[in-house]
Amino acid sequence: MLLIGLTGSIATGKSTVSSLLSQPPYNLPIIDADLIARQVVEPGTPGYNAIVKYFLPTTPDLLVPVSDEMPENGPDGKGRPLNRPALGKRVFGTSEERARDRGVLNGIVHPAVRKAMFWAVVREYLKGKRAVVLDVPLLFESRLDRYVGTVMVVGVRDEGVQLERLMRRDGHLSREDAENRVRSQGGVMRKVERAEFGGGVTVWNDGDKEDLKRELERVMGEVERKSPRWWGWLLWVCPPLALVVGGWGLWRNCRGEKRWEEKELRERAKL
Ligand SMILES: CC(C)(COP(=O)(O)OP(=O)(O)OC[C@H]1O[C@@H](n2cnc3c(N)ncnc32)[C@H](O)[C@@H]1O)[C@@H](O)C(=O)NCCC(=O)NCCS
Ligand SMILES: Nc1ncnc2c1ncn2[C@@H]1O[C@H](COP(=O)(O)OP(=O)(O)OP(=O)(O)O)[C@@H](O)[C@H]1O
Repeated sequence: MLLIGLTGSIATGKSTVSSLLSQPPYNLPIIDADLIARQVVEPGTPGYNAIVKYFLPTTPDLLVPVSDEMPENGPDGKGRPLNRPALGKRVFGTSEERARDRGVLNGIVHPAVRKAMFWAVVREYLKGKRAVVLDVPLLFESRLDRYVGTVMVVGVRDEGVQLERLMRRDGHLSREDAENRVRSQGGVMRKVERAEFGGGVTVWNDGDKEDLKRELERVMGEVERKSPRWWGWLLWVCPPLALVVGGWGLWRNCRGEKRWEEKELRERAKL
């Protein structure tokens, strides 16, 4: 089974691309890391408890406020849901404190997300799917790129287009909030470079939605050429071969990651 790791930066168009990939002619199953990241912090989960323990003492508005519809202990007595914009204000940004808190939040959420994604992939494999899309905004940061067969980055060349789309979609964000969120994720061009360094592909999304459909057709043609259908079926009917190929892919990706880190060090040394 081919694992396609779909990533990009905030509001570059990952959800739009994953929605296209879930429809004909592709019909691919999508495993959405953002959705799973919400499920693993629902009231009553270990993730929720850890976040409340660390952030509540310094973030009074961490939970959705009590109201007629929201009782003190939440709708099902497990606690009130997280006030996500308030938590976002604590962790998005470039200051040292925000970066540290983001690290704490990631340390709570990412391991739980990885575990849930692993089981979701196993379920799709057992259903006989030839390929699956892992929609992971922080694919490189959470090091999930090691486990995928192809990285697919949705890129926008003009950061202004990205900011505009973000503010149009999330009306509650001020320009400053939007800029903080874009900067927290690093530039998308770096992700493009990194993906292509490891043999991945880029879907450019600077134009309108029709341009995006055509661009996706081109990129999926490239992916199919590298990993034809018959190869996917062969791996499905022969699980030991799938394990060997998976292990080899993991080794190759880890080697690629090391070479990328060395390249980054060399570039920094030149500055
Ligand atoms: C901070 C939180 C509560 C803000 O929630 P909110 O609903 O306001 O925003 P949302 O989740 O839609 O994220 C908005 C954008 O920021 C990106 N983002 C989310 N978390 C992070 C992070 N830790 N670092 C950088 N960017 C992030 C998202 O990918 C998305 O593009 C939430 O983003 C969160 O719990 N983040 C930590 C978990 C995580 O890393 N999720 C990403 C998938 S694994
Ligand atoms: N080619 C396009 N033309 C016009 N609008 C677009 C295009 N691509 C995406 N958008 C719009 O831009 C916004 C952001 O796109 P989308 O939600 O797909 O991005 P994302 O990368 O998944 O964002 P996030 O990381 O925040 O989840 C959406 O409102 C979407 O409809």
